[in-house]
Formats: sequence, C-alpha cells, structure tokens
Amino acid sequence: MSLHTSRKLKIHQPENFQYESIPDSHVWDDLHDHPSVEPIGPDAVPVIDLNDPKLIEKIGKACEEWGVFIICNHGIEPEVLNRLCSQMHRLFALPAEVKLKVAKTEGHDAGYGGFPISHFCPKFSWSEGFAIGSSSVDHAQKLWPDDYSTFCEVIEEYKKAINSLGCRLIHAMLLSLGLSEEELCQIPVGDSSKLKTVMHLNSYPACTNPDRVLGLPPHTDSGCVAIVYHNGISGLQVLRCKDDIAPTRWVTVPAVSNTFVVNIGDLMHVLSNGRFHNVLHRVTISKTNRLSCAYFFGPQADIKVGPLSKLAGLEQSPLYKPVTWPGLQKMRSMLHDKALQAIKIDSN
Ligand SMILES: O=C(O)CCC(=O)C(=O)O
Ligand SMILES: [Fe+2]
Repeated sequence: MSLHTSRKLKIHQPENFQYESIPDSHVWDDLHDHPSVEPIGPDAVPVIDLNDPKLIEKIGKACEEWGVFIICNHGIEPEVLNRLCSQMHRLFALPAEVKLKVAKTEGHDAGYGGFPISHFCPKFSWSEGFAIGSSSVDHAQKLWPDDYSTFCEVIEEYKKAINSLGCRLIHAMLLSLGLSEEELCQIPVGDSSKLKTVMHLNSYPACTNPDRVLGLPPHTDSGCVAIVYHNGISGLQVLRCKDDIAPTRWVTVPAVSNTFVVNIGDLMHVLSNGRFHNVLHRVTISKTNRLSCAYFFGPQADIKVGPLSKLAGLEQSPLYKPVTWPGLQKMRSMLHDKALQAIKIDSN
C-alpha cells in the first residue's frame, strides 16, 4: 500500500482511505465522551424558511439558542448545487499524487490539506480538504492541465449564489440584534464590499468501522458565519451543553436535501457581545461517502471586529477586545479553543 504522509498537514492518503483495518493513528478513543442524540423534540435543530414573515425574529432566536440552523427556500437552483457536487467528486477522486501537487504550503491557506488546527489533535481525521481563496485557477490548472475551466466556472457560479445568500443572512442577523437598516451599512460586517470569504471543500470517505474515526474534530468556526452545503448524508453534530432537558450531548444535524446549514462563528459571537452562540461542532463518519462545502464569511483582513457599541453600551460593558480575522486565527493556532478567552475583557 502506498502511503503519502505529511505530518505537518496531518493528511494520510493511503489509497484513499482503503484500509483493511483502521490504523491506530486514526482511532479516536474519546468519541463517546458525550452521547450522540437525534434532533427531535427539544433537540430539534431549528429549520428556518427564508420566506417566513418572522424571519428576523426566528434567525435571532436560533443564533442565540443554538448557533446553528438549517435554511430552506433559499432560492439557489438545485442545478448549481449538483454541479458543485460533481466537481467535488471529480476533485477528490483524483489520485493522491495529483492532489498533493496543490498541497497547502507554509503561510498559505489555500490548497489541499488537513484541517487548519489539526496540530492540536491527537489523531488524524478521516477526511480530506481543499481550501479555495480568491481564485481557484492556479490550483485547477495543476490538477487538470487540459480542462481546468469547468471547475473554475462551477466554483465561481456557486460563489456568486452563496455570497448573496450570506449577505442576506448576515443582514437578518444584524437586524435581529437591534440595528437599523442605516446602522448596519455603517459597520464593516454589514457592508458586503468589506467581507472576505473562504471556501472549504471537504470529503469524508466511507468507513467500515465509522464509530472509531472522526471526520473533523470538535471546533468552532473562526469567522462570522459559515454556510454549509452537503450531499445529503448526515455527519455534522453540534454540542448542546447540560440543561434542564438532558446532560451534555452531541446533536446530529439532520441532512435535509436542498437545504444549507448555517453556523455562527467566533467573530459573530464577539460582534454580538456574546449574545450569539459560536457553536462547537464536529463531523462523524458513516458507511457512505460524504461531501460538504463550508463557505466562511468574515471581515477583510485589516478590519477589527469588536462588540457592537449599540449592544455594549451603558447597560452592558463590552466583553471582548476588537480583533481582526487573521489575528484571531493566529491566536487559535497557538491557543486553540482558549483564543477567545485571550481577548476577553477582564471585568475586574
Ligand atoms: O462538513 C461539515 O458538515 C462541516 C464542515 C466544517 O465544520 C468546517 O469545514 O469547518
Ligand atoms: Fe466548522
């Protein structure tokens, strides 16, 4: 078996995860630290119809209580999603040595590789990733020298659709925090021309023993909002902390086809002065291949995000110091899940 290993990027590419038995390097011992539960009753993940007349109110409630929700009636044509899905298949089906031609390099976020903060993890994830920044052309040319344009066109088509959906959602979130239409255009996150986006394509290969491996380790997203598209296979789970209903548990996000999952990230938690929940999530593996595309929205690199002055006014003091997106990412790469604590304003 040929084994391509890059310790730094934490990728193993042995014949595309075709192991006879799972190597110890991929076995996670603490997967069942909390029970996994189905999304029913009080654990039903909110589903929000974008045509709902009470949209703003419902989005605000879901961001506060869950930090994750599913959206339907989003207006993106199924053909756009099918085209994206077939390009993801095409990409991850390439031989390992071809994919490694576009492996992420030191200091660059774009390219083929493991999960960004995987160096904190004791084990390898059962997944492969490909991150796309402002353009996919250079990498696509290396992957498919004779036909790279289809991939780039499909990515651009998807970006256009998802960018406008993301801006709509961010506006609704800001309105739910009490900003007026005029006020929201004046803050960087409310102004679409000041947003930066990053696209992560993820492949979670099927596994004969899925209960022992993990697709992505528990994490929060660093930006403001992530919109996740998947190929209809479940796997994403969110942590619900102990409450009146049950002890701490991993709730499986239902994979409803033709919907997106929206996650609240760290910077939205900061901006909302702690009101919106930056949801801790992970991805489990099943006996079916899963593909997902996580599209992250955050402020442009030089813009600092701090608690909105309208929220952190006289009644409530600001909980966090302002931080840029790259600044927070750097702190996460050193402090992992303690990064937000490092920018917390000491109330004493
Ligand atoms: O695959 C998914 O459902 C989620 C992916 C994710 O959490 C991420 O890329 O940060
Ligand atoms: Fe994530």
